[in-house]
Amino acid sequence: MRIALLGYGKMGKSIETIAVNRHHSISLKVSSHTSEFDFSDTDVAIDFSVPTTAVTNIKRALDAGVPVISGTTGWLDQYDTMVDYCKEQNGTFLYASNFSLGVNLFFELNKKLSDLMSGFPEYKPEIEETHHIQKLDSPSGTAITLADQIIDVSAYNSWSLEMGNPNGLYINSIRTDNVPGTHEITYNSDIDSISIKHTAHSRQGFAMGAIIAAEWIKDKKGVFSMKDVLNIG
Ligand SMILES: NC(=O)c1ccc[n+]([C@@H]2O[C@H](COP(=O)([O-])OP(=O)(O)OC[C@H]3O[C@@H](n4cnc5c(N)ncnc54)[C@H](O)[C@@H]3O)[C@@H](O)[C@H]2O)c1
Ligand SMILES: O=C(O)C1=N[C@H](C(=O)O)CCC1
Repeated sequence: MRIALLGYGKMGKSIETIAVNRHHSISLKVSSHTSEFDFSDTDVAIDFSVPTTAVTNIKRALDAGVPVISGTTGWLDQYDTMVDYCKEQNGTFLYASNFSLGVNLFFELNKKLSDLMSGFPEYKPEIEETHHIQKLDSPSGTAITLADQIIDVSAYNSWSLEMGNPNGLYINSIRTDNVPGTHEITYNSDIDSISIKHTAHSRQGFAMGAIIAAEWIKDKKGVFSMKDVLNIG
């Protein structure tokens, strides 16, 4: 498979290493300095860039008739527009806030736990996410997915970065050192606490998940998620 890397930073480079090990080739590497986009030798585009450019990257791939995977976070206010654009183009698009198998299993665990806890309002949920200091967006895309799952079955109608907002599920967003990505959900009552936690040890799981998604999506048409790829949930 010939892969265009839209964004060639920490994730683009991790994806390249795994892709080459799996006998794929890299047809295009796009960074902030790239002005020419030639998709003619590309089977799938993988976008891990920056929030301000994700939409342009996705559109460019769809315009060229190339299936596109996006892992860039921080642009999701335009997700529905991209879904409509993909359908208009009869294209192929998959976004995931987190591509790792572990986090996608963790999403399923979060859904089950939040369903269970919705019957016990004495327990108040909160989310803590910790990432490296270069990260541009806050909270993380993964934390937003986790929050949306809890909001779906609770009295909260939004998430909030401020503690003590009565309608907002609190997300504590921490930036420190080189942490690849840690997410913890805790339900606190006056009597006790219940927590679930996912810790990424490196970026390998994100990069491997993106390649697996690219291999899976290559010859398909439509809008997909990691649940389709992993056949879970
Ligand atoms: N979904 C997931 O599983 C997952 C995992 C890790 C990171 N991410 C997200 O992926 C994104 C990238 O993460 P990273 O750690 O590789 O960041 P990074 O800062 O290391 O790399 C970003 C890259 O984007 C490039 N870029 C900047 N402007 C561009 C433009 N106009 N067009 C194309 N490329 C441009 C930069 O040159 C850089 O190479 C972030 O949004 C991050 O939150 C998602
Ligand atoms: O390093 C990052 O940036 C990450 N971003 C994703 C997010 O925002 O959830 C996934 C984890 C790593």
